[in-house]
Amino acid sequence: MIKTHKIVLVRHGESEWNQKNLFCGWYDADLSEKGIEEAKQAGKWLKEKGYTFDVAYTSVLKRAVKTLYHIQEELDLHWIPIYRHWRLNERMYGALQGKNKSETAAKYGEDQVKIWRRAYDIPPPQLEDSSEHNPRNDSKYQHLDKRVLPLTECLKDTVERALPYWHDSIVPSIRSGQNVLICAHGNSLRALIKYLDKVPDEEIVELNLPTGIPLVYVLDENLCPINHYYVAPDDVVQKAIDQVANQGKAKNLIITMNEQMFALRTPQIDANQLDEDFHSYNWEIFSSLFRHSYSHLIHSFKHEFQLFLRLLTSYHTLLSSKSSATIGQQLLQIKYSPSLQTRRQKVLYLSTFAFTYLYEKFLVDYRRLLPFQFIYKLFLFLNFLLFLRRGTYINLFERFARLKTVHDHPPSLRVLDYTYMKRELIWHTLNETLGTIIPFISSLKARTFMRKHLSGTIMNRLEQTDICSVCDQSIVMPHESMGECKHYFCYVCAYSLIQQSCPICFKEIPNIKPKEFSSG
Ligand SMILES: O=C(OP(=O)(O)O)[C@H](O)COP(=O)(O)O
Repeated sequence: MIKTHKIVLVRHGESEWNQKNLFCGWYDADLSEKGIEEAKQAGKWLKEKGYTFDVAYTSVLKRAVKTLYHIQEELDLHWIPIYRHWRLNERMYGALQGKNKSETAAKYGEDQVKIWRRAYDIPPPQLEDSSEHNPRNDSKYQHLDKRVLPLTECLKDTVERALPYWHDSIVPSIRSGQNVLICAHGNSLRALIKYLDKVPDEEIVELNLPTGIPLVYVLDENLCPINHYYVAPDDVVQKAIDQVANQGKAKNLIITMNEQMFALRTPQIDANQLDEDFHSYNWEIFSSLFRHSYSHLIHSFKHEFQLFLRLLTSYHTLLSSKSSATIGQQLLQIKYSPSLQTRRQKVLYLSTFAFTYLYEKFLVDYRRLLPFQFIYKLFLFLNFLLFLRRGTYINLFERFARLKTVHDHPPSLRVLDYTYMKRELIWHTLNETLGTIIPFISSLKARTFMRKHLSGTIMNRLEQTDICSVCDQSIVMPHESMGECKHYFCYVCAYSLIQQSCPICFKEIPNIKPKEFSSG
C-alpha cells in the first residue's frame, strides 16, 4: 500500500485590508471581525472532519498568526509547536501596497491589474526606499540581511523565497509522519501549490485561494500530490473563490468602497434644496396656524419665528448627538463626515442662523446695505464655482467648518435593464405618429368610405331611421339637399356638406333647405 501524507493549507481569514479591497502584501494588517469568524469556522470544519496536527507553520504577519491561533483554539491544540517564518509571508506587493484594487483597475485597466495580481513573472512597481512599507525599516526583519528583503515580488520570486523553507523545515516534518498545518497567505500558498502541482506558468493566473477555508493536499511518499480538496461545502468554496477573483475588477468599485465615499455633487445640491424646501414648508404650516388670529404678530416677527423654527429643526438633527445630517441629507442618505463634533463647528453652524436672520431682516430691505448684499452673493457664487470644481463644501458653513459630505451607506450597484425603456420609446414613437396622422384623416371621408362598403342591411337601417346621416344622432333642425339626394341631416351637418357629396348615396349636395314635412 502507498504511504500517503496529508497536509492542510489555510489562507488566513479576511484581513482588515482584504475587507477594504487593498493590496496588502507585507503590510501587517489585522483580521477583520469577519476574518476572526472565518478563522474559527476553519477550525470547526477541521474538527468536524477529525483533523489533528502535530506541528504548524505560519508567516510573521499577524493575520496568519492569529488565524492559526483561532484554529488551535477550536481544535484545542495549543500545545503543538508553531514555527513562524518570513519566507511564508505574503508576496511583497511593492508600490501597490495600500492601494485599492478596484480603483487601481479603474485607473490602469483590469487587464493590467490582473497581470500585477496573477502573472507569474511580472512584478508590480517596486517600493521606494523611503516608503513606510519598506520591510528594511521594519523591526520584524532587522535580524535579516537587507538584500533578502524584497521591494516587490512576482509570484516567481515568492516561489523562490518560500521553497527553501519548504524543503528545509516543512518537508522533514512531513517525512517524519507528522500532521502538518500551514497557515499562510493567498500568494505564498499559491507559490507552494504552483510548485507541488507543477502548474504551468500561464495556468497559475487562474488560481485564486479563498480566505479561511482549509485546503487538504494528499501527497504520496515522494510528496507528489495525489489529490486535493477543500474542507467546506462546494458552494461556499466557489462563492469565496469568485469573490477573490473579482477583487481586481473596476466595477466592484461602487460596492467595495467603504462608507467614507464622498457624496456626488448632485445629491449635495439636492440635499441643500430639500433643506430650503423643508424650511419653507415648515414656515407655511406654522404661519397658517395663526392665519385667523394673531396674524399681525406673525407678520411683525416673521424673521424671529423663522429663526426659531430653524433652530428647532437643527436641535433635532445636526445639533443632536444622534445625527450628523440635515433633513435633506437624511432623505438622500448622505451625511457630514466627521459629524458636527467640535465646539467651533457648532458655533459656526449657529452663526449661520444668526447671519441668515440678520440678512433677511435687514439686508434685503435697506438699500444702503446693497453693497454688502452684493459681496455676500459674490462669495456664494465663488463658493459654488469651487464646489462645482472640487465637489466639496456646497455652502460657506461647510467650507469654514471643513465638513465633507459622504454617503451614509455604500451606494448599491444598480442593474439597468433597458427592456422597459425600449418599450417606452416604441410606445411614445407610435403615439406621436398617430397623433400626427390622425388629424389628416377626414372623418367624413372615412365614414363615407366605410358606408360605401357596408352591407345593405345596415344601409337600409340607416335610411329608415330618423337619425342624421352624418353624425348618427337624432336630427336637430332637419335639413335636406336641394339636389337629387333624399337623405336628411341636422342643420349643422348639412351645412358642412354643401358642395360635397352625401355620405350615404354619394350624390352631390349643391345647397341645402329645411326638411319639408308632408301634411298627411
Ligand atoms: O495581502 C494579500 O494577500 P493575503 O490577504 O492572503 O495576505 C494580497 O492583497 C492578496 O491580494 P491578491 O488576491 O490580489 O493577490
